[in-house]
Amino acid sequence: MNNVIELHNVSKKFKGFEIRNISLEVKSGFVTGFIGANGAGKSTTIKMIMNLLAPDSGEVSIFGLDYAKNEKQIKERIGFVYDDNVFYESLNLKEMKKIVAPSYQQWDEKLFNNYIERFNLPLNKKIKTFSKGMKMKASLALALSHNPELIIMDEPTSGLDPVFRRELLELLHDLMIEEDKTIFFSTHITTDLDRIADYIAFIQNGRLVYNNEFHLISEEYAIVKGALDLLDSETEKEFISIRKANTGFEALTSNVQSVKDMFGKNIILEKPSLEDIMYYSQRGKVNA
Ligand SMILES: Nc1ncnc2c1ncn2[C@@H]1O[C@H](COP(=O)(O)OP(=O)(O)OP(=O)(O)O)[C@@H](O)[C@H]1O
Repeated sequence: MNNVIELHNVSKKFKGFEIRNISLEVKSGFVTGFIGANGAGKSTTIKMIMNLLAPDSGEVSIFGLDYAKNEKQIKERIGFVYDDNVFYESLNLKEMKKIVAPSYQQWDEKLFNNYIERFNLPLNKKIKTFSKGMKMKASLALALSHNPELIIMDEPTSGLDPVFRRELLELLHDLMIEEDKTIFFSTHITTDLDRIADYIAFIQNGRLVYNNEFHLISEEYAIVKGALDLLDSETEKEFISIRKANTGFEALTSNVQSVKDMFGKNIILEKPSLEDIMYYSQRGKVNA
């Protein structure tokens, strides 16, 4: 299976924050959701993938190519959507398109017009009058109209209402079905991922803690519930973090088999949601 994005031992240090030695592979033809708490390093990683920020060390390769020699060729094949405002707000969409289109050999005017129609966007109204949802649709129309193989989005659903979020996820789903695309997008709305993600990459405090198939998460992690008297300094080592209440404890583990062997029928095991995994991992970090 080909990887479209490969990061190898990538590090980047800011004052008070560090991306530490991330190695990440994004599989061709699938949707990978990139999750992590606020400030975990998602945007920083995406900027390095887009060559908007240079790593201090490590290698970034896209389609097996490096940016030093192939920047134009790589960017031609990527559609990039991000949350920050990318428009000249005093222009309308028609004028904005005239700026963007010539950058791409593969620009497809018909496809652009299809998106404009599908999203019901006005071509002659100034972009500064657009709502947040309209701006996101406009970004998508501009990013997808050169037929990119790889679509990278930094928090495309943030701040969007549930109806448009669903619409956006459906569009991405359609793109995956109709064409052979790869999508990599960051979000902290984990329920978005239930709909379309095949793989999950999870970053915490600048480290990649998980990058694997979505459905395998429930085999690798479990929520454990049991009585407080099962816990002591030894057994607690099995857990990423533990929530204790008078009625018992609830905890996340990534040592599922060992917990089963240790506690047998004295505990209840449940499948964690992505939100559970993020919550307990973040809590573990805070308590550590
Ligand atoms: N150019 C920069 N200079 C200094 N620090 C930075 C810079 N860019 C990002 N950071 C810091 O790096 C950390 C990670 O930020 P980043 O934007 O990558 O997180 P994120 O996971 O995308 O968060 P969010 O979900 O809130 O958007 C933060 O502490 C941020 O303040």
